[in-house]
Amino acid sequence: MSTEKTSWLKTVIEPLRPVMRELLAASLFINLMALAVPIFVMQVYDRVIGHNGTATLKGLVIGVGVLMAFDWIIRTSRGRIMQTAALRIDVEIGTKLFDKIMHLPLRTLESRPASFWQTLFRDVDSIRNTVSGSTAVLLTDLPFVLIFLGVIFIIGRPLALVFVVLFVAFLVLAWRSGGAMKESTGKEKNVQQARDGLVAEIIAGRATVKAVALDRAIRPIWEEKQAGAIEQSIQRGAVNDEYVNLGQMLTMLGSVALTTVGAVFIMDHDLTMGALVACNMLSSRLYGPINQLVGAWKSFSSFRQSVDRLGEVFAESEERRHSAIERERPSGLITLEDISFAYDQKSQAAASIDRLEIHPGGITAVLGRNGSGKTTLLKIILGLYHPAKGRVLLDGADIAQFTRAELAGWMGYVPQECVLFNASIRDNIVYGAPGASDEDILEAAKVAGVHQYIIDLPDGYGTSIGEAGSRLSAGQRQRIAIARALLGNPPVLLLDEPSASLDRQAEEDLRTTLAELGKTRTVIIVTHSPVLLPICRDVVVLDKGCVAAAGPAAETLQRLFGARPPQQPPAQPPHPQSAPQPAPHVVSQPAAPLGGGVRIGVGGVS
Ligand SMILES: Nc1ncnc2c1ncn2[C@@H]1O[C@H](COP(=O)(O)OP(=O)(O)OP(=O)(O)O)[C@@H](O)[C@H]1O
Repeated sequence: MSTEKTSWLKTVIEPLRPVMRELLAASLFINLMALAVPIFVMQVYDRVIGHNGTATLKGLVIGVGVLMAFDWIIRTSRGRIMQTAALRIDVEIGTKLFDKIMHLPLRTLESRPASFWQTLFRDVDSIRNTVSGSTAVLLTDLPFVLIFLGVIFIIGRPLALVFVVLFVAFLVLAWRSGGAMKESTGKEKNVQQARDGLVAEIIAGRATVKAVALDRAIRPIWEEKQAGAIEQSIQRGAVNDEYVNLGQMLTMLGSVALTTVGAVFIMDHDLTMGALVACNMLSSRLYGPINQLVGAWKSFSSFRQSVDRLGEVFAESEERRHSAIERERPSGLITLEDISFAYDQKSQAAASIDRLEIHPGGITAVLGRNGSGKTTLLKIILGLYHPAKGRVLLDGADIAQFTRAELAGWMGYVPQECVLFNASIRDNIVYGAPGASDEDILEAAKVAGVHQYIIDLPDGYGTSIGEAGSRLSAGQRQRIAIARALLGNPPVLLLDEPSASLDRQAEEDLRTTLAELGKTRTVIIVTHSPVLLPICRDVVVLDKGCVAAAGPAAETLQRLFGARPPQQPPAQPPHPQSAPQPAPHVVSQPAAPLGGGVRIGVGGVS
């Protein structure tokens, strides 16, 4: 476990030092109590039997009875202390993890499968269970085996050598099993994660799986992953069994060796019968914890892996949590300067833009073929993707200095796939601007054209929409997402294919709404809709992540289509190079205003 990955745990555990001291004190007492029974037995053998010591026996029974009552009380207290500590650790790590995930950049979240992020919360459970369960008791008991070793040296000195040899043998076994278990548990976890990832994907796409009867194709993949998980689990079990059996054999061997050597010493009158019986009892207290270590490596390994995995995530760089400067609500002037963004180092840039300026007070349409980078561009403007080079300015201020919450408040976003949560309609709308009044929610829903539908429902705005909004149609989900984006009256609105799931009437309503909003705000829409395009003041045409053309909608579309911009343009604008009159000269004008509100600089033209 590298220190970098574990240092976070130290900061969580540090405040629990006083609790740990209490825990160690309780463990010390419990382990001292454990000496009571062997010493009692030794006294009975050596002082009561054969000496008719009934009075001594009574005294011993009362003494050991009182100690056992104390032992019970301390054990119960230790259990409570551990539960409290575990609860604090659970709350602390759970909150830290949630906050961390919420502040990770979108690309970091996208770089790993959903199952990985779910595993992290199970890691918190694993840490809590280890810290509060039998493994922790074992760990706190471990240092006290030295007490037993010391007592054995006092009461059964002739047997000391046997104990030392057995002690070392148990330690070697525990150490070897630790290495073997770490490796097999790691492999098991990896294959389980791969299988869980597949299951998560199947469940997320269950409608498609059913409709296309994908089960036939998926079954062999699942079977392979499931078989891999079973095989690794069996292998891990076999390794575990091997060491546990070795431990048990060593325990029996120790007992035989101890009794044999003890018998020889008793016959030579170097050891009493009581001392041999007591040493035998103490041997189980001595080897017990070390032997248990062999079986407990699975939870140790899981614990270590969980700590490492969480450590890796906690070490990831995160988005800004506090704003560098306080600023007023912006007016909505967006400038992109010298932007270059690629999804990964090997792939080509998904966005490469020298300069683009979008002014408030008009709607800008973003056009381009599938995969030309429209959604990527919106996410860069929103600050969801951080470009490797260049910057995005909002009213002249680099958006990198603002927090996600501030940017979300200034820029409303309707994504291509509208994701809603398993909550009421009201909650789903208000997520866009926590603290919004009921009037604001009603207004946003009316503007988004979903109010009438909602009030017709038996529970109105309180209607629960099911997992990911599954009880709503795609169009209804889209309208609620639009209402969510409008709430809080953001100066910038970005909508990705906002009418893709809307019927004609709803689309026309949306056109009226956007036309109104666009008078005072910066509205950017990715659309090819013949209903929405005519209200756009400007267009930006993308090709392979670069701006192929930009300027006033009428002129630019005319150039691209070789005629007046159609009232109902085709769903996909032609590739600029294949258009009858390509417009590279427009984009090559050095940062000159192109009329309307869009300005564009040199470069970025394919
Ligand atoms: N998460 C991702 N990881 C890697 N590559 C991606 C990712 N998302 C998009 N891309 C790639 O980036 C390019 C631009 O994708 P983007 O989604 O921005 O295109 P688009 O113009 O919005 O497409 P569409 O019209 O189909 O919605 C595509 O080549 C795509 O393969």
